[in-house]
Amino acid sequence: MTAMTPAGTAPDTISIDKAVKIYGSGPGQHVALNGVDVTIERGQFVSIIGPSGCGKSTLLRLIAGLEVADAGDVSVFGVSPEKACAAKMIGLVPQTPALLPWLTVLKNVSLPARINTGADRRRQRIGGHVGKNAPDMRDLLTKAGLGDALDKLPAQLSGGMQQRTAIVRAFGVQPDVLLMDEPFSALDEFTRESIQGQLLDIWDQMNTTVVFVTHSVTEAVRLSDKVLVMSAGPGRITASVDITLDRPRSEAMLKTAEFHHFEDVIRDHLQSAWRNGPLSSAA
Ligand SMILES: Nc1ncnc2c1ncn2[C@@H]1O[C@H](COP(=O)(O)OP(=O)(O)OP(=O)(O)O)[C@@H](O)[C@H]1O
Repeated sequence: MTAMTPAGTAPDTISIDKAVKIYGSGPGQHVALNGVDVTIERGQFVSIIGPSGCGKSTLLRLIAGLEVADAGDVSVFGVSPEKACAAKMIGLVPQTPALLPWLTVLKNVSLPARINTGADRRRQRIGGHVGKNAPDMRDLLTKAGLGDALDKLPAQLSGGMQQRTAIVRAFGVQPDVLLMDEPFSALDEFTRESIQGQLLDIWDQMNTTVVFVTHSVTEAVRLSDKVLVMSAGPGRITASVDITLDRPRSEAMLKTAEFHHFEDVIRDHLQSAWRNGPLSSAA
């Protein structure tokens, strides 16, 4: 059932309330998340950063409905992750692009919308979903710097171009929330910076809520409205930092004192997260 606010409308947030996730059982059990509270407003770009193994992907998987919390509640715009997933409200961009090798770039990005024709109808039945006209995939590909590659096959593209194609494909089905798990980790720094700009252009146009996992402080600051810092042992949120830098955020902004200030704030939180985590005593 769709949870309703007192005003009778579906909540316009992704909310995680006191979530606990435990892997395994008995002596070998591992508490991956303990008491995690998160609220993400519709349309926000939120990044999650933290030491390896602190539970970033687990948190993403809870929102995606790929894992079920052992305690606490997870709600995606008023419905359970399972229901949101069935209604195609959730999109996922993995670390590797997974394009269909026999289809051109344009056909790869157009395919999901063609095979999910019922998705929008299902989403309309869930209160709060904002239906929009289907985006022009050629336009989105051009925004992603792929205007000259529409008819190329994935094997003819660089790794960065393949990942941009995967991002356009994910935005193209207009999910209510797009979950991105370190999508740029395999790319060199300059490619990464240019793709960040293109991702922001598309996000700006599509207004999709994005939850983005990264190990890069610079990337988190540049992209996000809010950065959640996690600590391990057990995984928990130790800081939430609002990034109040103006948008659009160009590459030139990365060199400004204001930008460095936010990087320093996140780094300080990460250092405390590391000091308070399980690995600190082993160091
Ligand atoms: N299916 C699973 N079974 C058992 N343990 C798991 C499983 N998935 C994750 N874990 C453990 O839960 C903890 C959190 O894992 P998770 O992948 O969420 O961390 P992460 O912060 O995303 O790590 P990284 O930054 O290295 O990708 C880790 O200790 C991991 O070993």
